[in-house]
Amino acid sequence: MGLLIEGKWVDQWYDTKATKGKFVRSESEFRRQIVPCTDEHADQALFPAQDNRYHLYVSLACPWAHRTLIFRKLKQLDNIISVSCVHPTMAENGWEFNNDQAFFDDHIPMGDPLYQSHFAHQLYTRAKPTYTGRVTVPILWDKKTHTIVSNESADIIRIFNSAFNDITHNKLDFYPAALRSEIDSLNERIYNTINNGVYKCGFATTQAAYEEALIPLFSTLDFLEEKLSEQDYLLGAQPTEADWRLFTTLIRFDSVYFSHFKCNLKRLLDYPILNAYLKRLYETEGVAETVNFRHIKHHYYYSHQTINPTRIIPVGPTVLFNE
Ligand SMILES: N[C@@H](CCC(=O)N[C@@H](CS)C(=O)NCC(=O)O)C(=O)O
Repeated sequence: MGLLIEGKWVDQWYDTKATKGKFVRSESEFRRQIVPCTDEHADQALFPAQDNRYHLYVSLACPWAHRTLIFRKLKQLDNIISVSCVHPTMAENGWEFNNDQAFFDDHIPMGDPLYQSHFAHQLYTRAKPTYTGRVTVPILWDKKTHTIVSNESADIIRIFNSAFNDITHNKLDFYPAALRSEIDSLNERIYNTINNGVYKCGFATTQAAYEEALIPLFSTLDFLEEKLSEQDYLLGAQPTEADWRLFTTLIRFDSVYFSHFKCNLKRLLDYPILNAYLKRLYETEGVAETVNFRHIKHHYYYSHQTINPTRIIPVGPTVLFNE
């Protein structure tokens, strides 16, 4: 685990000293957009939507990258945007590419097919030789100009939601204009207390910082249990972006966050409505194939040595959903 400083890799765990033990996530640096090919300015755009021009680097363990894989699937971008994944161990060199057959996935190849890089940080310095900051996935890469379009999953899923519609003719809209303000406000609460909330619990280095994150996490889960008793999805009868952003945290909850990040007031299995909701999302066509528990469990329990020094990976849980 480390970061780049002026383009040089430095091995260093998150520093929580200055923030009284609290984990504070840094902002993503590359936040460029892809312009639909029918846009009147597409000719001059730095990044126009084009078939086979972009590559998505993900970790199958990472909930932020997982969002982008789900959108790539639901928006039928499989043949338009190529994809590959890092090895689930994130150690002293950060995310690595290698061809470890033990972690073979049926759908997503491992490695860097574009430059045969060994480490994800080499992609960042290729894009910006003086880059300073964390080296995170997902990375949406432009194969033509050899640079990062975006390393922010929230932006990448919006790009996937609409920028390639004229190429795929898939018009499913997970961020419909009429629901945007409601989606944005739910996203904000869910991001702060659940998506990032589990990390604030797990990476806290003081009791107070951990408890400060744990309470709102479970209040939001209680609130969502109530909300979903009246409707199938967060915004009504159809899934939106807000559901898929929530899904990638919920699917990891009992296997990882409950024990590894100490988010253990309840299991997700103890919430019958959230559990049925999670199953509904998981069973949506194409979604189950984006979930790889081998990568997920290995990554967290093996990589975070400050939290789990023995690197033992729990075998359970054996039950994912209550029927
Ligand atoms: N804001 C980013 C966050 C991505 C992120 O933090 N990814 C984690 C993996 S789950 C990562 O790559 N961490 C490496 C690090 O922090 O050094 C997004 O949503 O795209």
